[in-house]
Amino acid sequence: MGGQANLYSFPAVGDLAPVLRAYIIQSQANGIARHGTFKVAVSGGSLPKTLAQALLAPPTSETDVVHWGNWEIFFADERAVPLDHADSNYALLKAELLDKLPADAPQPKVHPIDASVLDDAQELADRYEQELVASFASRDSVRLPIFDLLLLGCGPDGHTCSLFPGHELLRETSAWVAPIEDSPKPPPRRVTLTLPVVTHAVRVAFVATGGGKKEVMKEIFEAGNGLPCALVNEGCGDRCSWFVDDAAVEGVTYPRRPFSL
Ligand SMILES: O=C(O)[C@H](O)[C@@H](O)[C@H](O)[C@H](O)COP(=O)(O)O
Repeated sequence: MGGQANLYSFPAVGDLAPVLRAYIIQSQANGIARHGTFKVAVSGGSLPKTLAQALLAPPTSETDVVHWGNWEIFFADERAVPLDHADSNYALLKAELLDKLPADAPQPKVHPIDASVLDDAQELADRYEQELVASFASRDSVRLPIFDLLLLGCGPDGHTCSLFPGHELLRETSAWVAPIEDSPKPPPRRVTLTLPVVTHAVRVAFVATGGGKKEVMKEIFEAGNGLPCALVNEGCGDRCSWFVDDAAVEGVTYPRRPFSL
């Protein structure tokens, strides 16, 4: 590991989306070249909408193509609710993105939680971990899965996935997927990728937009304070990239980079 997290800032989400697309397509090419698939995990929140803006746009060149048929999509965190519930991250991704993919093209393989065990968060997490084991163990070290890309959001308190500031889950060292029963952001019962899995990914991209993020962005980039997003920055170094709008980093002194692939 080396370097520091990259911070890319754009005037508006409309300017951010095409650059995020280029970054994702490059990650896709690397994943497909390495093992024939592109293994990605996504968060909920505002991310699926921004992803749709980036990925449903028409290609601008022959190489600017999203190969959906090669994608395996996991959930970086998920709420313990039915898959058609308003709080479900799966339902959100489906409505914002998956349902809008061209029906006649190859579809991604999507890995939702097992909604038959919603009352038992530990079992829900264990089954989701088995879903990862089935997908990753054959090609990667079985100690930790290696996602090609994680696409994450950042909460106003500095949480990411369902890893919340000060929570004991931040000390998890062996599980790939962990339950949480006391999420400060509702709903309280969820499952989440653990910090070691997050920092083990080939690349991690955060998307954070809007003035509501500027205080926490200052804290993450200037103080750290053990916030989950700061721990990801520290664990990933320059494998971590932030795609933000100018409003989210107003007053943040951490150097912005011009984006280049
Ligand atoms: O299930 C969740 O609660 C989300 O996955 C969560 O981790 C989200 O990514 C952040 O809260 C940022 O949300 P916004 O992008 O909406 O600010």
